[in-house]
Amino acid sequence: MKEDTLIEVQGLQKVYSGKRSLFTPSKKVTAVKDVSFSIRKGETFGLIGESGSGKTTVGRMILRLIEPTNGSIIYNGQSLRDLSNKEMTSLRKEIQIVFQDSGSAFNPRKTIGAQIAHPLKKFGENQDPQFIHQQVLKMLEVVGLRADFFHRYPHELSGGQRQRAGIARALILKPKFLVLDEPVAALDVSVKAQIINLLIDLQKEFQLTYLFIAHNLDLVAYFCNRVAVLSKGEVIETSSTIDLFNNPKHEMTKKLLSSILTLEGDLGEVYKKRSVI
Ligand SMILES: Nc1ncnc2c1ncn2[C@@H]1O[C@H](COP(=O)(O)OP(=O)(O)OP(=O)(O)O)[C@@H](O)[C@H]1O
Repeated sequence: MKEDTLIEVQGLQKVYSGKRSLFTPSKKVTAVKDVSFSIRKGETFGLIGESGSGKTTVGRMILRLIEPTNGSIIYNGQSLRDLSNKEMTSLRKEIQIVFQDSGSAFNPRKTIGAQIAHPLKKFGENQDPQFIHQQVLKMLEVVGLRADFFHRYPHELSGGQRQRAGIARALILKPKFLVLDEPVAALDVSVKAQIINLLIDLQKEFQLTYLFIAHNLDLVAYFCNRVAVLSKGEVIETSSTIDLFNNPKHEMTKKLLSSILTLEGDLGEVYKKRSVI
């Protein structure tokens, strides 16, 4: 493993077995066949592919929310699959996730403040209530939400505000690595740009490394340093963003690239600022 690598995934595979619901017959699904990539410290690595290509499964295996069937995940020199539950719990502070829909990831009956505080209460060393309260207020400010959002409930927030709160919750334990699972897919175009710009600022401020999962390339050009394209559970192309845009090798990549031509409004402005294409 190179010194500047934070995470290396090798030969990752996931076969789901059994029923997903009462009404579907039991059958094995190979969601991830063979996925390998490595992510350098401080970069944003894009994992792109059509719906059902296995992106979310890969992201969740890295967090060990889903157990891989095969393969290895090396984080900072440690094999995550060989860690005990206790060791994994302490590492979990360093690896966090932001979901596509923070709305459903929040408990509708608890305030935003209480939910941002939750990881600190569960994993934090300092359990002083005053300290935790201060940390939450600081985090709200960092993500651009006023202090009075502490007492609000999830349904009182807009989609963009909820996503900011989801980012605050993911950052409260001061992680090093964030899995961003389609974090802006459900947002309006102008709000997408705001959240992506926030993530870029936070990456600089907190020296974060990102795995950015998306089903198309519309933000990759602006946001990612390197990209892996996933199709049917396999990586079909990995390259720097510049090479991917200038010299796509795979038909699927070309197809995904054509989607960015439809960009308009604020996101179009975001692209004009970009220097690589
Ligand atoms: N718990 C499960 N049991 C059985 N099959 C599953 C399960 N979760 C996902 N799958 C299947 O595995 C494949 C990959 O799913 P996954 O959600 O990882 O893809 P994805 O690329 O993230 O898709 P999307 O962009 O739609 O979220 C799909 O065929 C999906 O139906």
